[in-house]
Amino acid sequence: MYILNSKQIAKADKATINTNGISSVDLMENAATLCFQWLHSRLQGQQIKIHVFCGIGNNGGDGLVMARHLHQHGYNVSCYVVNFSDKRTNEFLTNYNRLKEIGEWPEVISHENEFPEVKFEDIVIDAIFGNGLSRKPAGFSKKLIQYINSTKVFTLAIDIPSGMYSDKSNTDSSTILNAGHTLTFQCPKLAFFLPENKEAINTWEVIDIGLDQNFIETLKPASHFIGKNEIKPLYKPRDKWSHKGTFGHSLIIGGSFGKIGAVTLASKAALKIGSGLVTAYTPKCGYNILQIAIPEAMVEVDDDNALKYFNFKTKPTVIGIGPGMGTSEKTKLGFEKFISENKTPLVIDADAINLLALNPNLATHLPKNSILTPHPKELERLIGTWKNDTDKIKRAQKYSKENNVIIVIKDAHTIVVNGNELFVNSTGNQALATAGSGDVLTGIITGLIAQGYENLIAAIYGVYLHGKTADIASQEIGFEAFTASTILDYLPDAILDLFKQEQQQPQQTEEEPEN
Ligand SMILES: NC(=O)C1=CN([C@@H]2O[C@H](COP(=O)(O)OP(=O)(O)OC[C@H]3O[C@@H](n4cnc5c(N)ncnc54)[C@H](O)[C@@H]3O)[C@@H](O)[C@H]2O)[C@@H](O)CC1
Ligand SMILES: [K+]
Repeated sequence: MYILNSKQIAKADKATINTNGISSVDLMENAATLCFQWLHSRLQGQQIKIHVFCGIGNNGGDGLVMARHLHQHGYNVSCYVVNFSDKRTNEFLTNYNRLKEIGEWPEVISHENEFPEVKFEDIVIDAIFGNGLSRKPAGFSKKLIQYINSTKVFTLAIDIPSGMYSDKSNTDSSTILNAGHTLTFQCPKLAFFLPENKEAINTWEVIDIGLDQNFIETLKPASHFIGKNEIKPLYKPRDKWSHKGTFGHSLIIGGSFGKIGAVTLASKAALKIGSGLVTAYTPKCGYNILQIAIPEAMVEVDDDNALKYFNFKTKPTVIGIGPGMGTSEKTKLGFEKFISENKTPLVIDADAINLLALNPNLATHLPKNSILTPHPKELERLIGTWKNDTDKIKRAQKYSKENNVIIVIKDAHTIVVNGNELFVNSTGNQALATAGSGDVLTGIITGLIAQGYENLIAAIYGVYLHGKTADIASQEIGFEAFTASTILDYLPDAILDLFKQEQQQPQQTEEEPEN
């Protein structure tokens, strides 16, 4: 699914109105009616107090439509116009009049003295600012947002929590409404995936308002939200006549005294995702550990307790490098020599990223489309300190373009960056916040490339499967008991899940009246 930016959404709105013969008011009516139905199906007429706060633009227009439907269905509703400007959009005015026609006059709020009392047990519908936000809320609209937040009331945000930009940072979180749930139109917004918005965005879902898909395609959106529909077609079926050589040879380089586990996990992951052969290359101290821990893997060794020579004999299809490797001086020198001579595709993680960050020229030697998998601290070493989360993404895009590499920004919502393109992952949860889960990801991506998945696809697909193991496992074992090894245990479920049919909701049938 595409993630459109605010300009693309505005263009798609216009194009849909121009080419599909639907008026702007009708598009609003459809969109806001779907939001009303969402709430109505949950409340089933319950007399909970509902406050609908409407801005003066089209997001406010959505609020007015919802208020009308809520009134007409007998709900206990108060509707307010947050009067931060005297301007009104036509669609707002049309729906203002429609509300008046059914005898309901919204209250106009122009000052903080006019805020209504909102109680914790009420519901707030947030239709103050939407995609048209042009500057961060100030004055009494900022105070209103802060007041609503202070009540901790359940808030249903329409399109986007007010004060949040779709695709750029508002780092003053005190000017963003904290939404309990967001019904967003057409596509998720990039802002939903930025850690800086964690207070404001909770759960969300997309309401399909039927914008012109053909037109959206012409915009060639660069950002994508990656779910099962996107992943399933990437799967490569295995040929009956294939043999282990068909599925490539992964070499996992890493480890140091006390950190052989990292290489063990990455090597196991490469095997478990289907790499035909796996060799681990570690310091001598890792030899017995690896041979005992993974009978399926081959092992080559370097110096005693830390890597120095990087002179393996194996001729791998792909190399995953970095887990547990350390950054000692001898490892650093050996690594630099290795990188400047290596031509084999690379997946670069952990200390290999740290060493790369110490010597920026080294990145120019990386094979095209090498994959870097930094966690936030490693990323900061690589691209410098960012001002905010959109600056972080821009810096990562710049690094990716300058060095022709793919960056996997690991976080609650992992984002794969390929030049300007962004692929936001949909799977994973807090169970993955555990030692070694990154090592397993390195092994998975490496093992996918070994089997012939293109680098970018391996990164997107690997991140998805890695996260999916946590989604499946946490249903069965919760978050705490999930360890990096659990990712390996659940990889088969994550793969098989791609081919499971979604359960159809049973159709509700009206009961026949008794004769
Ligand atoms: N036909 C359409 O175009 C549709 C639009 N829809 C709704 O329309 C919204 C976008 O509407 P608009 O473009 O009118 O904009 P908004 O309603 O998001 O913005 C409100 C207005 O406030 C002004 N403004 C922005 N930031 C401000 C600030 N910090 N302080 C004071 N004023 C500020 C802007 O100039 C804008 O006119 C979407 O988010 C969605 O909710 C939906 O109804 C679907 C159909
Ligand atoms: K809103």
